[in-house]
Amino acid sequence: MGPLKADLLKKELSIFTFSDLLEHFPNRHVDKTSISAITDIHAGTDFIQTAGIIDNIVILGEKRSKRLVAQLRDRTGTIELCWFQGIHWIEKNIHAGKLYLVFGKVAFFNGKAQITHPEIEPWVAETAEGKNFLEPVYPTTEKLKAKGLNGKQIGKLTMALIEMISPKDIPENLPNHILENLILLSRWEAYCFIHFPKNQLEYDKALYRLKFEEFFVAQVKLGLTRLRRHKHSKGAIFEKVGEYFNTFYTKYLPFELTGAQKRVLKEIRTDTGRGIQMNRLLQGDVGSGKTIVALLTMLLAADNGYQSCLMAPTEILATQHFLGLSELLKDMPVNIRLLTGNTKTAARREILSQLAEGSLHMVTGTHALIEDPVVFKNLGLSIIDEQHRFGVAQRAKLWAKAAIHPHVLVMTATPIPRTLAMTAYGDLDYSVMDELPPGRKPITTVHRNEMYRVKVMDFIRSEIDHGRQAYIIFPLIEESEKLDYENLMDGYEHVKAFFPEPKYWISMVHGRQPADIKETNMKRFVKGDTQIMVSTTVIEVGVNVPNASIMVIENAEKFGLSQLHQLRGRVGRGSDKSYCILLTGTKLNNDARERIKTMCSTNDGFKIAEKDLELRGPGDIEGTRQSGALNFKLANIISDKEILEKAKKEAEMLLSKDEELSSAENLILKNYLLHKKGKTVWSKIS
Ligand SMILES: Nc1ncnc2c1ncn2[C@@H]1O[C@H](COP(=O)(O)OP(=O)(O)OP(=O)(O)O)[C@@H](O)[C@H]1O
Repeated sequence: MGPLKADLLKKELSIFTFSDLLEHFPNRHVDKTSISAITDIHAGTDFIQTAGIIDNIVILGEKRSKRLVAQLRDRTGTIELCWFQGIHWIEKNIHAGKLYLVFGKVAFFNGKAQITHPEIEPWVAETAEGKNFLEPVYPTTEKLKAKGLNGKQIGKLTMALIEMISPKDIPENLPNHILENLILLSRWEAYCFIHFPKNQLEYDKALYRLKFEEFFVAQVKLGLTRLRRHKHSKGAIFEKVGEYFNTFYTKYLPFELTGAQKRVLKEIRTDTGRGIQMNRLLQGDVGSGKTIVALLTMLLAADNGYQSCLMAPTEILATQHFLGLSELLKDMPVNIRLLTGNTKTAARREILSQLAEGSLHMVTGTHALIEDPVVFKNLGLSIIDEQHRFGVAQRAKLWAKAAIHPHVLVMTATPIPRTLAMTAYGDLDYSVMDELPPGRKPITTVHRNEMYRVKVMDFIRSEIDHGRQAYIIFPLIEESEKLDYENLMDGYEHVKAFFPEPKYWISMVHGRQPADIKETNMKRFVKGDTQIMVSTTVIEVGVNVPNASIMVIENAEKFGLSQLHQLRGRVGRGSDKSYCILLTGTKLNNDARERIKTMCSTNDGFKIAEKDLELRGPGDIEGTRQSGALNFKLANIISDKEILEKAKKEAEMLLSKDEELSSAENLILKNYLLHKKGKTVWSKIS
């Protein structure tokens, strides 16, 4: 290939090396032996490959609706082909009366079938017979096509490359027993057949092998990271359950723990008792009772002479945690304080000195906790509420505050889909709390459009008149803060008109308010002085007002699923029957409709998390974008769930038997990790 074309390949497709070319996988394959008859096209037909004679090539319309239309005719019928772009090229290159092979997506207009922008090529008899493999179709770009590097040319290059190399150029990296047990193709075969399979089965096998390899290698790397931590990160040993824990547990714990809470505590006890730093992700559904698990772990730390801290992402939440924990601990000899950006100088000085001399057992707070002047005497445990908002760097900063790494317990606000937990967070151990405390009544969720607003307000009124409280939430779309604000103010005026003072009182909380105003408004609602809370999503996480039994979410179509679930979790926390009303416009797109439908059909955060992942795709889930853990070329954590499960199981089995990868059979994998991607992991381990 000449330098010009080579340059284009680099620029357009990032193909720099032979291996880049080998990993430029085809989108699909053309099986020239399977051609559908035009008459077989029916209302449910999706993609089709067909062949026939082109006829009636005409250009219709003006400007943006300008298009080239042609008829494709076979022995059974006719279908319309249509192009809006590249009209001149098509006009020059297709000829009436000639035979063509066509592939594309079928759409129906006024009951007539049509293929827009089909792939089209002359149908030459030899192509069908001369080759003994399915023809690959490669992704390419318009620029490359214009320079003669269409998908076919890329196929020719790839073919030339595969003919040039031999199995030793693509050595195996999976241990033999895995290849045998799972009946996988060898690596070399997989690369050949993913490009040029003889039939669909061969292609499927190649694809499976390569997807498995991607997941497996990633799982081994995550497993090694976990093992490395277990081996090398010493943690405080919480060996005894003492006075603090026992007194609280027997005298002051206000309820019986749920089975899930007990199980998680046991996992935490095992983790913290063996001298290795704990790094655990605690996933619990909204309202599953994570706070008490956090408190019991902090008491365990205190029993063993260690300090602990609980960090929350916002001032409101940190304060709420502080108030909640202080209330629970009010009859215990435990010293707990709150440290945030707003803590007054004198109090701050006192807290800092108590932390340094060790007389403060527990501290809750915000980012202020990881500011430089904060020095702990012996921090043994950090609990982080809501991992999305604290980056890895911030966590590391907290570790630096102790001679040995403090145990870290990260609590998520909503569940993470299982496959995501296995990949993006796979280096953490994780616990799941999938059980709600007894006596919770499921929240009834309904969807209403704007036309029902008055009825919705009447309903709120009747609930308030029975002593309950209500949230009315407005969306916050970052791009247009001003519009959001106006929207919220409009909404507030509306609500006020329905609920006039002095019979009713309304709190309003939004991001533009100074912290103290926000807090006062919040407190009035928590105390029950106001019956309605009009707010943007600042109340999203963790707010606990058990008497609030109604939540109205305005413009619910603008929220993501996990956010809706998190918001809804603010009600249903007391003993009253609770309601969540999703108000939307009258026109909804398919995704929004699906989200609303999901919310109305289930209260299960784990199911909602799966649906969220399915609708948004892994790349869009908050906090995972930069993690790199999801950069798979072929595999997809949603559609290839089963392969992922299998790869994880195999990786765990392998590491449990040979964590140094030193057996003769595993050396090929070790070498692969060393010389390819896993270098950092290995160089630190051995
Ligand atoms: N085992 C239990 N039995 C009864 N009530 C419980 C139990 N555990 C927790 N609770 C109560 O359930 C409510 C929710 O608990 P908590 O605030 O810890 O939930 P959470 O998991 O942090 O949820 P969120 O993320 O929604 O705030 C609290 O009022 C708490 O007192």
